[in-house]
Amino acid sequence: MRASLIQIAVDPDEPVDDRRARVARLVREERGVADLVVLPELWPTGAFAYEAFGAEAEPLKGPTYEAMAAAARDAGVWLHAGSFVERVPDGAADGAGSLYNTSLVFSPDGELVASYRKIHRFGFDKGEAVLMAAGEDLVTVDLPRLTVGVATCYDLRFPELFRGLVDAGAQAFVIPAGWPARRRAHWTLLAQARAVENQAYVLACGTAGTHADVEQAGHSIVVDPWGEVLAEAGPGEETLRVVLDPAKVASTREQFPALKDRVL
Ligand SMILES: O=C(O)CCC(=O)C(=O)O
Repeated sequence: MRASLIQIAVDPDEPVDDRRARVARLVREERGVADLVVLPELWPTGAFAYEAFGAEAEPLKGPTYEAMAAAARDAGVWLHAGSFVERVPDGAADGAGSLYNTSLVFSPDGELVASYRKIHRFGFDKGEAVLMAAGEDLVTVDLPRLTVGVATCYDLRFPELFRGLVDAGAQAFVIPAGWPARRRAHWTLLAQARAVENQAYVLACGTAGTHADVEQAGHSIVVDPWGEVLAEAGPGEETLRVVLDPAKVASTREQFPALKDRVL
């Protein structure tokens, strides 16, 4: 299985519609090159552009959905389209409703096969943690020969989420992120830890550049079930391409059956 992680920068001077069109072009460029394409967290707005969340929020089937469904179909790829700010109306007169950090996964026919609302919201007493509602459901997606569990950015710090995904059958984790450069060491370490402890592939796609005064780590990374780093991006915009061997999950779990020794 060939996977491409598209690490883009969120430049506040680039209009969101232009960025959507640019990202769709980058996805289409993976036609015949990748089976699975992965995008970062909140790439339409920027993960730290809190003041833009309300204005840029979209319904589930809004412009990002439409652009990414078409791009997946044109490219003939499974597309984890990263995440966007989803607005879910609650019927109140002000129309504000709730915001979620929502990921979308499309089939090569452009059909939505999964959506995931980020469970662990980042920011402590500000930002996403106060502006957005928390998702509640674990999500896995059956790709041909590989069951993928999805998580988003800050979720990476919560190993129990990944155990839950393993219990639901996950053999790989796809993690879009907007991880800050300040904590890049955590990103790399945690990506490897989640792969090793769960004997699963980790495909973690971050953002490049700086937005909202937060320098992004970039360094998207793909780790195999043994913990080996298969590929790692630099800090700038880049498409990271790797080949995954789905059989390696079962062989790793058989040869070193630590998952079977779980007590809790
Ligand atoms: O956990 C971190 O250090 C970064 C998390 C984050 O930036 C996010 O979830 O948006």
